[in-house]
Amino acid sequence: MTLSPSAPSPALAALGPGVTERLARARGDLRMGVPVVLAGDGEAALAVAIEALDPARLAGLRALGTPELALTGHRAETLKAFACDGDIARIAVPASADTAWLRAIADPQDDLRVPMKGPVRGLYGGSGALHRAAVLLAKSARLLPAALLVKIPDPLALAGEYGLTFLRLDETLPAMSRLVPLDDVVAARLPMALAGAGRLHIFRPDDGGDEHYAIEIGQPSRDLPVLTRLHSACFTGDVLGSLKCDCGPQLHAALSQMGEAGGGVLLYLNQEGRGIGLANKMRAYSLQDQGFDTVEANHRLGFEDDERDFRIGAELLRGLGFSQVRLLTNNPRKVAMLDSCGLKVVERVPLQVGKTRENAAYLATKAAKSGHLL
Ligand SMILES: Nc1nc2c(ncn2[C@@H]2O[C@H](COP(=O)(O)OP(=O)(O)OP(=O)(O)O)[C@@H](O)[C@H]2O)c(=O)[nH]1
Ligand SMILES: [Zn+2]
Repeated sequence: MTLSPSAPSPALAALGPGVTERLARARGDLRMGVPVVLAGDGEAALAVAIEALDPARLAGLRALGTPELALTGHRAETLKAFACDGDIARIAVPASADTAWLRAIADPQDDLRVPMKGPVRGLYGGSGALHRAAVLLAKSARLLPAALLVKIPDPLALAGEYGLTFLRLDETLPAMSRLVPLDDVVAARLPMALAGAGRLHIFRPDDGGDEHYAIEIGQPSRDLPVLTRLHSACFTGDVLGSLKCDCGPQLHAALSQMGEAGGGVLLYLNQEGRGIGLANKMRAYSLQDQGFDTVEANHRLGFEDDERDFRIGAELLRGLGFSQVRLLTNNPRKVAMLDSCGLKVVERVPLQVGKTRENAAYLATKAAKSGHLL
């Protein structure tokens, strides 16, 4: 056995994780509270997600340097803190701050009960690139969009010594914004009460992320526009029959219409909570119980109104051989996104079902603030 370092052959180099795989590891690390190493813009830092940070790791980070808190501009606005980097705020962390202090800044649950948080002092100067990347990573791990960073002088050594995932921004940011390739893993026949005969396809992204599903109803022609629905996962509406939204009735109506039309494609995209994940959606629901609407709740948590990536829908349709659709939706963004991805939307078919007393305000907010058509 030799332990002396030598340049690896290209074949052996392929054994190690590429940037996509390290990104997947980083998401797992952040969810468990393990720091990741970020390097770019001439500096480097350890970054950890606030939501998963424990006191021992906070002490470890403090032993390395002065931690800085990274939040989104939306969350900073709620805290009346200035986001000097526009979409990102860098916040000074007092020496006395513990994990509960950090959590209270990141999580709006107690904003109304404890309105005067802080003191929240913004940091200026230098680059916010590492902070922005850390928040982006926390979001993509479906955590609260807040991270703690400590600058470090020798990132490679630290990553090696403690077995931490190392990410360079110049490879990480393009990897995060590119559309992840999706493999058509398997398809099988599925008879459905509402839609009749169909096939369920499972698509798996190559970044370790959530699988998405396509339900092909009947045998739609690839040469004609196909009746299509891009449905985003809603555990509460689709499975539990929640009355707070219209998702369940929309799902069922779409399946029925496709069955009646003799064909269609329903894409079931695992973008729960408009892309923020079920835990964050429940945080948003808790804020809605405090009186905020669906858009305000997302912003107070630090998210955009809608964090979904509809390019996935276009990619799945193309993968199934479709190029023209009749799209069942009330959301003009879905139409625009499919169009911009080269899929021709020949018709928008309205899908107005499931209005209840409980979801009237939610639907009105989507129409007033998110451009949904009534
Ligand atoms: N963040 C958040 N997500 C919600 C809330 N209510 C429902 N959702 C999610 O919103 C998404 C609704 O998806 P869709 O019905 O496909 O999309 P849409 O934008 O309403 O457009 P159309 O139904 O096609 O008109 C699902 O992912 C739900 O989980 C909420 O109050 N907050
Ligand atoms: Zn819903």
